[in-house]
Amino acid sequence: MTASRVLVLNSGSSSVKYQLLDMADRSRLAAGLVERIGEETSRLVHEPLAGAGGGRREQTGPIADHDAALKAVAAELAADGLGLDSPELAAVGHRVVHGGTRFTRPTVIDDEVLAEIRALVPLAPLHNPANVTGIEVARHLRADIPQVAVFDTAFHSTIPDHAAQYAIDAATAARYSVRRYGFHGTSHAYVSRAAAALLGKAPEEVNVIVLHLGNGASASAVRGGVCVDTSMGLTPLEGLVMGTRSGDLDPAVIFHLARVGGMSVDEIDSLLNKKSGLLGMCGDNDMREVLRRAGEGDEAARTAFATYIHRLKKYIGAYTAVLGRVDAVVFTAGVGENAAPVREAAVAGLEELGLVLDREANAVRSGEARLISPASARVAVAVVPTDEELEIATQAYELVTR
Ligand SMILES: Nc1ncnc2c1ncn2[C@@H]1O[C@H](COP(=O)(O)OP(=O)(O)O)[C@@H](O)[C@H]1O
Ligand SMILES: CC(=O)OP(=O)(O)O
Ligand SMILES: [Mg+2]
Repeated sequence: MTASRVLVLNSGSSSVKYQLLDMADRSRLAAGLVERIGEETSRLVHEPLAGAGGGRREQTGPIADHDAALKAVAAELAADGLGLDSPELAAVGHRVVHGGTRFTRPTVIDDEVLAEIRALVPLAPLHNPANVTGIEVARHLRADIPQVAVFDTAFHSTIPDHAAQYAIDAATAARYSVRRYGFHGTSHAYVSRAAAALLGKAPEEVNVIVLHLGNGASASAVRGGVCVDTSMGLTPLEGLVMGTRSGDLDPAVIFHLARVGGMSVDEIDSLLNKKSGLLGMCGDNDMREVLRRAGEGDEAARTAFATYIHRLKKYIGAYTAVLGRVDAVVFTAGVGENAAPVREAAVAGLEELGLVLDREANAVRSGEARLISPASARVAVAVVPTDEELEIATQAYELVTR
């Protein structure tokens, strides 16, 4: 028997998503999620699939931190006979958000690599600590199989210097590794490839703008399968309006809040990362709530929605200019895949750029990759469900079986 299973851990700032896949046939054996880690109302949902184990289970109650969350996940898997001790497990694939300039490929994690991932914590303070904990727990449970890191930044390593560089003093930038890294790269890579397939083309033949709209949100410009620009920067704070993050702003806002508002750097960091975006503007970070309230005429929700859409449009326009020719604009992740009103508003009025929506197609709810523009449109508009876990498993399995 050759081991062909890969467990994927996608640890976010307050959640852990996981999947167990069998790479022999790319089937899913289990999937689950722990959310609201650190709160009183943490929730774990575990679902064994393909007939394995004992059915969907859900538990609520405080889960203090990522260490506890990952141990709970391991216990759920074990209860279905899918535990980390299984001889069929070939590798554990870890989403690691920041790989700095060094990690541009999937990498087997040893002590030295783990130390490097830890050293990158200041560049991704909400994400890399959770990734490190995931690696530590999985290594502790299974020291004998490869733990593979797949980096959010990797797909963006091809961005040319003129797009990656900030226009600041070069020596300072070099000394402190200040440049655009970009994130959600695993999703941008998977979705841009899937979009090409949807158009019946090879990735090399198409130019695509990918809009990854989840809690965190980012846009990317992909030319012939190669990423040439993205909206997130040194950290996942720059770019689009997000659930709780501001995205782009004048950096002088920070000096102003420090000098005039008397706020500390940590307070401003927390304000911009955790209390801004949709949440900051209208009190809700979940797009479903924002849409519901806006539909009832709630002014703060309407303005927050309009601000979110305005920023999206600016990036569609900017990346059209960057690419010169665009074959498809692709929506993905929680908001992009599910919120038809967001897609409709984002492309409204962009006919001059070749963007037209088929409103009926846009209204269809589906888990499949699909076109939402008329066949005659110059630029295809598409919805492509992302699958970061499958992409991480694929890359990790390829590395360990090569
Ligand atoms: N039907 C829907 N309409 C609008 N937004 C939705 C819908 N379903 C999910 N979402 C949004 O998707 C977001 C989560 O997206 P997801 O890609 O899972 O994010 P993340 O991976 O960053 O946690 C939620 O904040 C929610 O606002
Ligand atoms: C990098 C990033 O923003 O990730 P997420 O959307 O999972 O928070
Ligand atoms: Mg995500």
